Amino acid sequence: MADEILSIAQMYAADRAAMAAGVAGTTLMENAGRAVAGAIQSRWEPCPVSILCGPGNNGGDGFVVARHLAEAGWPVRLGLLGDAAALGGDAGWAASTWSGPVERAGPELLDGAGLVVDALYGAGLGRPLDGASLELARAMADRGIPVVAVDVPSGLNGDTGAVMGGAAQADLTVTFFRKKPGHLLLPGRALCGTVLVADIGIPESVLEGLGTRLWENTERLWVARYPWPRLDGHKYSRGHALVLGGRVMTGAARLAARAALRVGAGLVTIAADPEAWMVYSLSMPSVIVQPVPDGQAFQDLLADRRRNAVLIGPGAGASAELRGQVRAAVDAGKAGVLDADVFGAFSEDLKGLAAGLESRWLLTPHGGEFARLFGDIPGSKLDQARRAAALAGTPVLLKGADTVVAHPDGRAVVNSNAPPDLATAGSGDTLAGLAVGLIAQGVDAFDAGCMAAWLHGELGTAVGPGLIAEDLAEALPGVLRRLKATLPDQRGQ
Ligand SMILES: NC(=O)C1=CN([C@@H]2O[C@H](COP(=O)(O)OP(=O)(O)OC[C@H]3O[C@@H](n4cnc5c(N)ncnc54)[C@H](OP(=O)(O)O)[C@@H]3O)[C@@H](O)[C@H]2O)[C@@H](O)CC1
Ligand SMILES: Nc1ncnc2c1ncn2[C@@H]1O[C@H](COP(=O)(O)OP(=O)(O)O)[C@@H](O)[C@H]1O
Ligand SMILES: [K+]
Repeated sequence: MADEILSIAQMYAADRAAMAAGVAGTTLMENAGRAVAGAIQSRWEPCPVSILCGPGNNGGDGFVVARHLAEAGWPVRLGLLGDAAALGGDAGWAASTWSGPVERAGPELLDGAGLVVDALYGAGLGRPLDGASLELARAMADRGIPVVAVDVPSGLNGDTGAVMGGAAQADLTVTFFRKKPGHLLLPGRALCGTVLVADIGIPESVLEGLGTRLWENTERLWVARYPWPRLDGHKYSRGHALVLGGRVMTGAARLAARAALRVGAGLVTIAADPEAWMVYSLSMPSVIVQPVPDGQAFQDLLADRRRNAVLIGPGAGASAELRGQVRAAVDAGKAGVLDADVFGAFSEDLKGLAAGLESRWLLTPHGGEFARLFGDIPGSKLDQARRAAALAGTPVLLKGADTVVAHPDGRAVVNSNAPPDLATAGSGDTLAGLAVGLIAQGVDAFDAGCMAAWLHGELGTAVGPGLIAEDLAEALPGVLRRLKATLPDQRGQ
């Protein structure tokens, strides 16, 4: 599986392990530079190319790119930040293999270029760009010339996706062995353009020693555990999701309930405020609607063991009553999803929410809701989601274009397939419904978060521009059919 994401420390460890296994550093650098040159040749017609090289190994890669493109007949200009004589190690070797002129790297090197290769700094940048580096990043950003970034657009922090001082917008980024968090977390992902991962000769076996706990969220991670309907199954064996429906914002629970049914829950019940009972009843024939006039009525619904997964939050209204309903569901030993108004109801009372969640519940906040519950956790989005999951004692799905799902045990995924069309009212309610529908079918909360985020992204892409939340659940049959077609053997399903 090539979906592991490596921290910068892990990437350096992979380099060292490869060298310890007998792969020379110069071989890795040669392979890296050749891969970048190959990617350029397969995407652009020969044109004048300016290669900006930094003082470290990223610059070393730039020298290799220059040699390969020049050998292929491309007009190449190479500019170096600093002194060629100061280049050491593998970068010194790479520079020695370049027989063309070495100019000073300044904005004037971009004059007349049809393409720029950004080989200033790699993903492990230790401090913000300033001086000549920053001037070059700005020149690349301003000129409108296509940029190919080696490893990352220089200035991007590979661990966090943050911009340090400045960074150019790349059209293509070629990185090595595995992606780094900064290729997937915003704003990094947007600055990378298309990301290619090149094999540079690091043996796959080094992964074992790295202790990887982070993956890009692809279906490969969990499709073997996807709860397809079974020939010997029936509606009760497919789980029964209970969705708490609010009094005023009835659309949220209706969208969630529909998504839960579409994703395969055998039954879905909406626990409805009596004043809104009619709205719920008339809108969805396949959903059971039970009026819930008081706390006892909700407890009675929870008492049925077959109602195994509960969704609380969408359209519920943040109130003391809602806090009681959450506690009742958690204390009843259910699994499920806590979303939306739950985070307001428990704002700054994480302890009150976290008791007893025990990795059975998925929390699905957007950034604002996250801050309401968890306050100001420092670090990247990935750090924040991981810390929050540890504090809550249960998986947290932190939403956005770069949704992160984190488990208290340190596992995490970054989702990368969600189009911006999903940024519309009710889209998050649908996500919560997908997750609770999967949990009803026996999927654990972390897997359900990963599956739901991925399905949500595919649904967004399937519907495309013009999407409204109502469309999402309706697109599920097509997306699930395509997912199922990837399975090797469907007999007995
Ligand atoms: N075998 C391998 O290792 C392989 C590595 N590969 C390639 O190596 C790249 C990583 O190389 P790297 O570790 O040398 O880092 P890189 O970013 O090139 O430069 C660090 C230098 O820059 C300097 N510097 C830093 N920040 C600065 C700033 N803001 N402003 C100014 N200066 C700054 C810093 O100075 P210092 O902070 O030490 O003073 C140091 O001298 C990786 O991205 C990939 O492309 C591939 O070939 C595959 C095999
Ligand atoms: N720019 C974006 N690109 C991709 N997905 C996005 C973007 N903005 C928001 N989303 C997704 O849309 C959904 C919005 O959820 P949320 O804010 O809870 O909306 P609502 O409460 O109206 O349902 C989340 O799944 C989020 O990840
Ligand atoms: K770079």
